[in-house]
Amino acid sequence: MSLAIPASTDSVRDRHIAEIRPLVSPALLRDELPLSDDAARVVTTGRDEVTDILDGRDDRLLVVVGPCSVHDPDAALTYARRLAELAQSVGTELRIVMRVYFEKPRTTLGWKGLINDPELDGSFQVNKGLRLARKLLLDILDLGLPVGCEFLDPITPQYISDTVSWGSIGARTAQSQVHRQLSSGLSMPIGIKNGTDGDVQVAVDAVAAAGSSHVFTGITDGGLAAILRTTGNPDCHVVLRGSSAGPNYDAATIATTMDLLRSAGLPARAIVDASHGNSGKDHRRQPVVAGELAERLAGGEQGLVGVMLESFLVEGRQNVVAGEELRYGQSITDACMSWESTESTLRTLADAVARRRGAAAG
Ligand SMILES: O=C[C@H](O)[C@H](O)COP(=O)(O)O
Ligand SMILES: C=C(OP(=O)(O)O)C(=O)O
Repeated sequence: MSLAIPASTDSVRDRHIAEIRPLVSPALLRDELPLSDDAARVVTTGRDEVTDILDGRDDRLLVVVGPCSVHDPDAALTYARRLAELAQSVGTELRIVMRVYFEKPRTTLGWKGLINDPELDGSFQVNKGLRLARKLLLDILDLGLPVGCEFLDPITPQYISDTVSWGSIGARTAQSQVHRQLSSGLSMPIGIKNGTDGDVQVAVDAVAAAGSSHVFTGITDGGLAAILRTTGNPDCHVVLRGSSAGPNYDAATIATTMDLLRSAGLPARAIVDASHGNSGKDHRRQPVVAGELAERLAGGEQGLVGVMLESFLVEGRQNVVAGEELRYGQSITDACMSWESTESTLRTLADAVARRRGAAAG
């Protein structure tokens, strides 16, 4: 029997609402899938370490790496096991955070991620999506690996944000007041992307706005609408992701970004996303971009505190075709680097940090 409540037949309200279904409450989901003390330590240590890197107290490089999106939790966990092992071996130079993205902002239309449509078939089983997402996050934390998520829907964070050490606001929402307000209340550092047209000032403005207190509407643990007042998030930062016009990871753009941040009275630091506009969405370009960044890092370039990579078990991407089996470990959104290429790229970045350290020690 369906619990779905038929939409109002009222001729004034809900004219475009076809269906309203019950949503599990954040408290209920957390009760079913609680964060253990050990997992909470991974989350908070991860947040503290990322903040220390952003503020220059830790000279490692932050690397946010993982699939463009999670569509198969089993494949994501297989990837996480490999990454957790590698993260340990390069842990002196890199703070690796796994990219575990469940929400996809689309340019027009398309699959919007595991939470929205976990069966990938337009059945939109959101409660199931939330459960799968939270369970996967807990499984990854059990490996000792901190995670990073993009926050897109303003209600979703209540269900998963206690598991997240680094958050992102994407290029399509960096200018949105709703997402700036949300960032101001989130408990972890938030990377905010430049606009899809390449506008970096939008991200700088977002970092400034998210650093302040806001009052807005949201939901409580019990799932009731409420008025929230935030304190402002001091750990927001810019992510340079290039644009449809081309890359923006060159030294001149990083220096200009630092000037924009300083003029706004904000800390001068940024992460470079080696994918998206910086790779022209060609996954084979990501190691090249990361290699160039590594050389500049080793040479002591200032301001660059982190790198993002889109990577999965198998390189490239595939389309979802009804009735056909998907290739295990390959992206169904943007093309990703292979595991092998990821491993060598992370070692290159780790080597650059070691060389920078050696040069600084004289
Ligand atoms: O990172 C993923 C995509 O670049 C982003 O969600 C936009 O995708 P689309 O342009 O294919 O909709
Ligand atoms: C959607 C993403 O990126 P952007 O917002 O830069 O397009 C992403 O990182 O998944």
